[in-house]
Order: sequence, then C-alpha cells, then structure tokens
Amino acid sequence: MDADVKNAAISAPPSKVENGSPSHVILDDFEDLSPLSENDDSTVSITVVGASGDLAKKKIFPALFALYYEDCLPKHFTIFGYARSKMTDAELRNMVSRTLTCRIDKRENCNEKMEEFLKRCFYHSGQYDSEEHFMDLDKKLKQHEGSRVSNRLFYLSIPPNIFLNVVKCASKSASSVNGWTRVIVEKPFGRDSESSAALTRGLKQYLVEDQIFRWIDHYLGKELVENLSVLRFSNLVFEPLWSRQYIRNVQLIFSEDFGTEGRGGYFDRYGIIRDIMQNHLLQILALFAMETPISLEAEDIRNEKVKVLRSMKPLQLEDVVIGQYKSHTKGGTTYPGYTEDKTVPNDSITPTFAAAALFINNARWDGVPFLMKAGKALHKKGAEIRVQFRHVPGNLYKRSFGTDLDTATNELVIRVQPDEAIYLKINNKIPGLGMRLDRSNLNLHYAARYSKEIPDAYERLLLDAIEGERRLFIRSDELDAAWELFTPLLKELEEKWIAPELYPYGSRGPVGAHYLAAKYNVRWGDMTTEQKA
Ligand SMILES: NC(=O)C1=CN([C@@H]2O[C@H](COP(=O)(O)OP(=O)(O)OC[C@H]3O[C@@H](n4cnc5c(N)ncnc54)[C@H](OP(=O)(O)O)[C@@H]3O)[C@@H](O)[C@H]2O)C=CC1
Ligand SMILES: O=C1O[C@H](COP(=O)(O)O)[C@@H](O)[C@H](O)[C@H]1O
Repeated sequence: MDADVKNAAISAPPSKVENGSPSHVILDDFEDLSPLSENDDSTVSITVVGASGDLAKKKIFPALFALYYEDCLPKHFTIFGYARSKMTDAELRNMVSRTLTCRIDKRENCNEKMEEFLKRCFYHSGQYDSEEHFMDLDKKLKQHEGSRVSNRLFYLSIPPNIFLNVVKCASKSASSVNGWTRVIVEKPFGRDSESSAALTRGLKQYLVEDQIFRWIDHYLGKELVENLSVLRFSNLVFEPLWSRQYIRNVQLIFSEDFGTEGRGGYFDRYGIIRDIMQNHLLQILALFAMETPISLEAEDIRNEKVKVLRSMKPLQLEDVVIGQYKSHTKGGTTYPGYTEDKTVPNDSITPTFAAAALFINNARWDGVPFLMKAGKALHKKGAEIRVQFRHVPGNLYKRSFGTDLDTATNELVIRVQPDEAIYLKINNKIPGLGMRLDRSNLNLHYAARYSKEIPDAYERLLLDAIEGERRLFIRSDELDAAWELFTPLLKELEEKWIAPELYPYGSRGPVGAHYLAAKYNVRWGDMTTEQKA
C-alpha cells in the first residue's frame, strides 16, 4: 500500500466515536443507536472474504442483517461476499437468506427488511492471491460507491494460512483512495509467539496498525463480558471485595455439549488451549482482574489488561490437565470420539479439554488461583465466571453448616451464556420459629428482568470496527503477552508428547481436573448441584 493510501486510511472521517468515548457506552438501549453516519457523502463497503464459509453463514451475515434491522448501519452501505466458489449475486442472497437465523427472526417486518438488506448484498468470485481479481472487486465496489467518500472494511473469514495473501491483494488492489480501509482478522492469530509475531510483521508490510482490527475475540462482545466492568466499577459493593483479601479463587469455565464436528481439520492443528483459553478465557481474566482504567477509552482499558497479562506467573505443566473425548453410547445413540472424525489423524493427541491454574503476581491477586476449564463434547453448553469468596472469620453460625464450611461461602456467578444471569449465593434464615439456614440466590436473571433480546457478540464487534472503536480488539502487546504465557506450556506439551486423559463424549470431563482444583483447595462451582438461578 502506498503512503497516500495509508494516510487516507489513518485520517478516517469522524465516526460516532468522539473524544475517544464510544457513544454506546452511555446508552442503555440498543435501539437508541442511530445510524452510524448521517453523512450523505460517505459510504461503507463491507467485504466478507470467505463468504461461502461456515462463520460467514452462521455469524457474519446474520450479524450484519441484525445491524441493518436495528438501523445501525450507515445510510450508504454495500456488502460484498468474496470467495473462490462460483456464485451469482442471486445465489449469494439465497444462501444468506436461508441462513439468516438470528435474533431478529420473529420481529416485525423481518421479511421486508430482509428483502431490502439482500438488495445491498453482492458477490464476487476470485482467488485469494490474485491482485487482478481484487482489482475486479475494486471496480465493482467503485460502481456502488459512486462519487462518495469510500470507507472499506474487509472481514477475513478464511483459514489463517491465507490471511496474508488476501491482505496483500486487498491493500494493493482494493484499498479506498479517499476514505479508510480496515481489516478484521479472525482468530487464530498464530500458533505461538513466533508465528504470531511473524503474522503481525507480515500484515504490517501492507497495513498500518490503525487499520488492523486484529483477532476478533467475540467473547469480548458478549453482553455479560461487557457488563463485567459495569458490575465492578459502578457498584460500590463489589470493588472493595475484589482482591485476595476476600476472594479465594476465580473460575472461568467454558463448555460445549458437541464435539469438533466438521471443524476437525482446523481444530487438530490448534487444540482447546489455543482455541479457547489463550484468547477468550484469558481476555475475560484480564478484564476481571485489571485495575480501574483511567477512562473507558480503548487504550486505557487495554493498558490495564496488558499489565495483568504481563504480571502472570509462568504457567507450569503440573498446573495443567488435558483431556480428549472418546466415543460414548447413550440411550441407543453412539457419539463419536474425537479421533473418529475423518479430518483428524487416528493417533492425534490434540486436547479437546484443558484445565489450568493460573496466578497473577501482583499486590491485588497474589496467591489467588484463577482456574480455567474449557472443553468440547461435555455434558452441557455454557460459559461462566465464578467468584468464590473466603470464609466468614469467626462465623457465629458455624454450627449450622456442619463440617463443610466451604459450602457456606458466598459465590458470585456471572453466567455469560446461555440464559444470561448474575447471581450471588448467600446464606439465609429459613422462615420459621427455629434457626435453620439455607443457601439462596440473589438473582439477576436477564430473561426475567429485560424484555429485549441480547445482541450477538458479532454485531457489537462489527459495529465497533465500522466505527473505528478498538476496545474489544486485541492490541499487539496484549497478544504478545497472551502468547508469552501459553507458548512455553504448549511447546512442552508437544515436545513431551503428553497424552490427554480420555473422557466420554457428553461427560463432565477428565477426573484430573478435580485433582487440579483440589490441589488449591478449590471445588469447581459448576460441579455442585445448586439452586436453579
Ligand atoms: N466457524 C466458526 O465457528 C469459527 C471460525 N473462526 C475463524 O474464522 C475463519 C473462518 O472460519 P470458517 O468459516 O469456519 O472457515 P471455512 O473452513 O468454512 O472457510 C471459509 C472459506 O474459505 C475458503 N477456504 C477454506 N479452506 C481453504 C483453503 N485451504 N484454501 C483456500 N481457501 C479455503 C472456502 O471458500 P471457497 O472455497 O469458496 O474459496 C471457505 O468457504 C477462520 O479463521 C476460523 O478460525 C473463529 C471462530 C469461530
Ligand atoms: O472461537 C470459538 O468459539 C466457539 C464458541 O463460540 P460461542 O459464541 O458459540 O460460545 C467455539 O465453538 C469455537 O471452537 C472457537 O473457535
């Protein structure tokens, strides 16, 4: 990309992000978001590269439609699908409409809005490494943009080995000449510190940092993850407790009740530690544990997150348990083991489950175990943060809890998905003449409290990228720190050829995870039966 084009890209026209504050931080309702740009002189073209793929169909097109439905896209916008598969515009529209299953489905005028939306969707077939094909795309984009200032967003929804080819061709042949050009790069961003640094160097040959919306971490766009800072920094009752003085341990738990079906080829090269822990769970940990940022500006939040990541104690092999699911028959149905997937080598030792104990070496968190657990093909689907508090010193009601005082400690649960909720387990007197206690939940159950559906994380991230807001994307020093933490462990696992503990499809995962927690006097909160929140 030549210098002029780079400069045009950096000096992006003003968006709704003014004075660095994302406008939606202060809004309490998604509907309040007005169209991004009222400016009739500019247009945004969004090119979904890899439009024929799984993610594009499942997440990106539905999110774009939801944004359109909510009037959050600019007045002038065009969406292009780009991939090698041969397709006409009509075929793309057909594919998109068949897969547009999203939260909008049951809303008023959905069909009408969808028709309007589809009229703005087009397709261009081309190779990923052909500057000529991107030049053809550029011509088509120009036809739609007319004489307006053109802003262009490329979403790389393709396998990582072709990220660089696309960035090279798009930047050389299809960059905007008078507006901004931005590129959203999907995960995985490398396999380790070295490959991640090499990818960053590669991207920087063609783009400047401001243009790169690196490694879209869609967990940061989830409603309850976004709410973490609100919960902590806008309620006096939590922040004073948020330290080693009152918190015994923090648990970050991700589970899926299905295997790698259809994605074995990708997954086997990465495994669950790279797929979930090094990014989604670690990002949540950093947000959870960071100090109060100076402001809500992206850079201030990222500065605090990176301090947490750089304070982490190196991860020890003995603090990690890995597992892999095996075939299991239940109710007459046989669920295949990981290595039975045709795209996975028979002797694969790639972990589909991992648990780890991490520590932050700083004054606030010294000695507090942050336990992470992530697995596929488990008994349920969910993601949650569990904060287990310390015992009440000199507890007057000790006798009411029998010998197991651990069951009497408070626990704050932030259920990220499904069925979003925040609840606090407390001890309470059972009404009556006697003095008997039970455990009850102070419960903020989203479905009961709010009538609105929750936007998909991809909607938020796409909107932010269009607005130029970066707080949910990962800065290069954050990325480096995340890889620095996990790379030595990943290398050791691979070099020592450590075999994962097998667990049956649909089970609660390897027993080793319980021993790991027990080593730190912790019980996994999701393993105990608890009152339904
Ligand atoms: N799917 C998901 O749930 C998630 C995916 N991601 C990431 O998003 C990106 C896209 O994922 P997903 O849609 O699942 O990927 P796909 O495997 O579906 O690939 C997307 C498109 O890329 C093209 N493609 C696939 N393999 C190759 C290849 N070897 N060489 C060149 N082109 C190829 C195909 O289009 P064509 O043949 O038409 O050119 C395909 O439709 C990846 O980086 C993935 O890691 C991240 C989170 C979740
Ligand atoms: O990034 C990924 O996330 C999905 C889980 O996302 P969710 O929003 O459905 O919870 C996971 O299935 C996939 O393996 C991983 O790459």
